Amino acid sequence: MPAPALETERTGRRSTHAHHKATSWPEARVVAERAARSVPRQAPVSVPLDASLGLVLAAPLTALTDLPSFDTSAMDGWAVAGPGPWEVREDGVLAGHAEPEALTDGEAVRIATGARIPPDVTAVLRSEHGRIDDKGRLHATRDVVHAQDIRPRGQECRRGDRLLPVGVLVTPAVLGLAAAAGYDTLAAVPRPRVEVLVLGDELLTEGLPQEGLIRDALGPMLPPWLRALGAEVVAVRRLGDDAKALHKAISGSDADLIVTTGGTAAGPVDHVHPTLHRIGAELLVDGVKVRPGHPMLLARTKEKQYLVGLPGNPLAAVSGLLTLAEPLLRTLAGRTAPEPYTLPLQDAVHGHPYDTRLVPVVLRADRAVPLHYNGPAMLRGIAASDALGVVPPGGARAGQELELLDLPWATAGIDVCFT
Ligand SMILES: Nc1nc2c(c(=O)[nH]1)N[C@H]1C(S)=C(S)[C@@H](COP(=O)(O)OP(=O)(O)OC[C@H]3O[C@@H](n4cnc5c(N)ncnc54)[C@H](O)[C@@H]3O)O[C@H]1N2
Ligand code: MOO
Repeated sequence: MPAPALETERTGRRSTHAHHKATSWPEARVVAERAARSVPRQAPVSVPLDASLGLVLAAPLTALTDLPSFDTSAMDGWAVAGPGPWEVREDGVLAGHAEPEALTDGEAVRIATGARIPPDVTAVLRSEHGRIDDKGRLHATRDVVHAQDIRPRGQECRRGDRLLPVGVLVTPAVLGLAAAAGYDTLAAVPRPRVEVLVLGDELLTEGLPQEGLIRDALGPMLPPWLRALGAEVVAVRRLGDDAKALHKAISGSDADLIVTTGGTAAGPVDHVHPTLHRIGAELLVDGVKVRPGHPMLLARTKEKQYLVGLPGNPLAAVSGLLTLAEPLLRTLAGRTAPEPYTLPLQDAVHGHPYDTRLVPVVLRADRAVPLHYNGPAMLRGIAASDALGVVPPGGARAGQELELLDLPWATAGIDVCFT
């Protein structure tokens, strides 16, 4: 078939024979990560606590105060001085109130959990371990140990202690710790800015598929998923199958990463390759030995800008997202790679003779159960899954350890990763 080869040279469009250029699946992920590493790290930004969930610390979290910042009662009860029985003062000590007066030996004062310990207190006696006699004196119903139930100032940390290193992901727990340690803002690695270009004249944004038109599944799916991978999605634009519009959108974008959907193959309206050729982009990955999703690509469009071309078939797009966009975005966002892990496979999965397969699985009692409806155009399997199983060329037997790629909702819960 000489004609397609000539066509390739003239228009820059690939023929389907281009598969030999395809990168292996593990190598494609390495190339994407390396591409992101070659970009100088963005300057840290100062982000209010309530906007920093999911970001990565760009500076160590250093305690701005001792914690606790004063000696604190760990229990509701009485602060007591010296040995009992004790005369109980009229007033009490509550959390958040002014500095309490010192006690003298033989005195006790009612105290609440979290309240400041008055000077010269020996211990805190829990309310369930004290009894007031008919003269109003307090007796301990069990032995009182010196300093019991007092949290001393600085027990958790001293001002200046390093609580967390650079590179830690800001989780809800990190937010709580940062607030406790006196922070209003955090120094964080900014999210890489991503623009999504949805290609295809056949796409509807509402209603039922009709007259050869189908619903756009990727426009709703990609922005929250990209955000879970660490990105800020600055725009989602629907461009149809319009080569000029695609050229204008790519050459005018100032995003760190452009993600296109569809148009990666060699059909008559597949404009991604010719457009990249036209702007002189460098193709770092042009096809990956993975099913689904083998036409996915990664290009450097400008000095500090990349483009991930996701194939249009929806599960193929997910495959491209996890193969190319995940390592790229994770690295740009300063996140560390998840620890690789495996689980035994419940049932055998047939493989492609030469390519890796990514197959939706559910995790049940420490086994990976492969799901049906895993065709390239189907989302029914992945929508019910916890992870993608990495099936090596040739397939995997029942009981074989299968590498797994976690899906963000399965690991972190929907609110943590998508808000
Ligand atoms: N001659 C060949 N044809 C194709 C090959 C090949 O090797 N030789 N590869 C096939 C594979 S595999 C895939 S995957 C697709 C990739 O195609 P494109 O990236 O060019 O995507 P489109 O042609 O635009 O669309 C493919 C398919 O997906 C549907 N689609 C597109 N966008 C969306 C969306 N946002 N939401 C839902 N569905 C979408 C589109 O309607 C098509 O059905 O190429 C094969 N062809
Ligand atoms: O690889 Mo395509 O991505 O099979 O549908």
